[in-house]
Amino acid sequence: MFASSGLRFLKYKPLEHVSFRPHRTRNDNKHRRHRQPRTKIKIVYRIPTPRPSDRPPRVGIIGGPLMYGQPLKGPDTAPDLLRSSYLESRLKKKGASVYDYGNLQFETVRNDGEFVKGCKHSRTVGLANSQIAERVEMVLKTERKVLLLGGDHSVAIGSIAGHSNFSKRNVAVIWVDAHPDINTPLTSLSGHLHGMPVSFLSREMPHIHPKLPGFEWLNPCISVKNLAYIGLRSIDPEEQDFIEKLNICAFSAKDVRTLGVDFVMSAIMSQIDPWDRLPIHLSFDVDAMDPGIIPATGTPGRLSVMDVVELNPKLSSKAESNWSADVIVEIIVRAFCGRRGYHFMSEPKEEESPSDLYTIRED
Ligand SMILES: NC(=[NH2+])NCCC[C@H](N)C(=O)O
Repeated sequence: MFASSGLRFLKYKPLEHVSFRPHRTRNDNKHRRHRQPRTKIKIVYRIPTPRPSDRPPRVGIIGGPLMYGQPLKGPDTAPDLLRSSYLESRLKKKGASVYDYGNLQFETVRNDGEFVKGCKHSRTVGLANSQIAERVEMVLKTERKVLLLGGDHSVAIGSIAGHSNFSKRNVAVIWVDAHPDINTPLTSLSGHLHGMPVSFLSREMPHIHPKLPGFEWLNPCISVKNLAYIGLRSIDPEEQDFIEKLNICAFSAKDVRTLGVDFVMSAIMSQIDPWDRLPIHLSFDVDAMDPGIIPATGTPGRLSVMDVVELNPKLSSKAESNWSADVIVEIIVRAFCGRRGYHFMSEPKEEESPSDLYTIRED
């Protein structure tokens, strides 16, 4: 039995002994002139593409000084305060290529202060967010990551909408905030839109959501399956219901302190993006800030948009707000250039334009 199968095997020559040269006869030379010219084989050397985490990030900064999603004056001055804390040069020092697109100019719609279907300033906030969505999408098209400087947290509506318009697939959202911001216009007690962005954006919620004037352009574009909260401290009762019914992944500030940010981040990522495939949107409300909760240190390299919102320099002394801005800039730098993302390579050249340097997509 062995002998017969061995014989059968021997009929086939091992591949390295097979010659691929066509069998020639002497007569072949006679027809030489009519033979096809030999095709030249080009040798292409494959340059290894660096892994996302090895490339210097290209970051586009957008200022979104919107304050009508909440009742106080001040968040509109935050983008410039953050810039004055050497945001750009600190990112560049870590090797990032940075281009600042400046602040968006928002229009204040007249007679928009009254409650309309449970919301205040819905036309102004809706219009501003449509501008933000367009700008975020435009910057992502230039193959840059986006850093959106708010503004109050309602800017996340435009930012996430622009991000998912660009990526044309699900986006994983990490919402770092003391509040879940999942009220609908019907459940919100304050009527302020900065407490509602998640319900505007989630595909699971439109049936409990009235269409608001100013938001006609918006389609729900994320799934709560790809959403996680970190740092929750203050949740309205109806919001608690939504989180439980929709089974949203949520870690409180206390959880992060006891479990550690690394554990929390890996639990979140395996829940909201188990195949490590989705682009990541980090929406960072500074009211979650606590030395124990620096999510930026655990953000994977696929981070493609980060919002930084709700910094209000008018609520504290100049020294205090400068200190806060300094800490926030550090968090931003770690998020884009931190240990899970890109590591220091070399200082980029001074010249910076939207189409410069690298053309490789980073996700
Ligand atoms: N991003 C924030 N700071 N949100 C605060 C929201 C507070 C409250 N839950 C509300 O809906 O009005």
